[in-house]
Amino acid sequence: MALVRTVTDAGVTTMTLDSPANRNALSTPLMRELLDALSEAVTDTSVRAVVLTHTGKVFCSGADLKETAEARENGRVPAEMIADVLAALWEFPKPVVARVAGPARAGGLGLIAAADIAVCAREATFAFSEVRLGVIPAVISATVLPRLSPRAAAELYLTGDVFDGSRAAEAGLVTAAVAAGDLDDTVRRYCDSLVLGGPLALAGAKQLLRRTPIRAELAELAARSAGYFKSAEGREGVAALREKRPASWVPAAPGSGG
Ligand SMILES: CC(C)(COP(=O)([O-])OP(=O)([O-])OC[C@H]1O[C@@H](n2cnc3c(N)ncnc32)[C@H](O)[C@@H]1OP(=O)([O-])[O-])[C@@H](O)C(=O)NCCC(=O)NCCSC(=O)C[C@@](C)(O)CC(=O)[O-]
Repeated sequence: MALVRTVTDAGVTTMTLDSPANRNALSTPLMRELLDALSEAVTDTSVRAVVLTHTGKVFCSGADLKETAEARENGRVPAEMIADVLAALWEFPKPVVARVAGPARAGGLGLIAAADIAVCAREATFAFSEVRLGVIPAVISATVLPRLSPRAAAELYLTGDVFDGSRAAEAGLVTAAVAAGDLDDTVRRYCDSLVLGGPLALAGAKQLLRRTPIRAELAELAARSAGYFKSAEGREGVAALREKRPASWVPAAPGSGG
């Protein structure tokens, strides 16, 4: 069964994350399907814009923590593939609109920030939960930081606190936070406008907006992220979340994580 469903209508391809059992976690199969869908949409000239959305209540719960725990034993972590997904979205030559009806955490916020326009329900909740897991918002920072002020980034990255759609809009993480009943109409209105633009001009305008290349930076950040996932702190944080208990941190010298 597909984990990413795609439907194209009137020039707009809707890519729907459809893995509600793990709250649309960024598993390897889901990311592979998303990367395939994006590369097909690049070459399909009938596609003028993409909407990235979700089934179920949750937009995306970030890195697949079950897979992370298993993969780590084999010396792998998912950060590299998350970096590929973020780069593919960031460099995508057509407008991308994120439609966010429910929560996003950590890596899920990276997807939202990588979209050109993001509309969320006011009640949707968000968190950069990485530090609570003993890891860092490394790969996602490449797409998130250009959207945030240094003050907002410090507050949200370091506290790991949950915040709502209105705060996400105020911080610049989403374009608009609207009543849940207005979400679809708002997304449709953006898409109606986006398909009026010339395709080459839209691609050119996106290049101006994304002038700084991020692939090399992402490779370095993926290595940094992997270090924290493999550290004692990262192991304890992920285990604690999965076992639904508070993490028990063992004090270590700063810098020994990555
Ligand atoms: C999203 C809510 C709020 C929904 O909250 P909820 O709807 O109440 O769901 P839940 O918490 O009851 O979870 C439902 C099921 O989804 C699973 N689940 C849930 N999340 C994940 C996940 N990520 N990976 C794998 N499985 C997940 C969870 O384990 C459970 O499975 P069950 O026990 O029924 O078998 C809640 O589930 C939650 O807080 N999840 C954890 C989110 C989180 O802390 N994510 C951090 C990921 S780390 C990351 O993304 C790192 C990265 C990429 O940023 C690093 C970098 O940038 O370098």
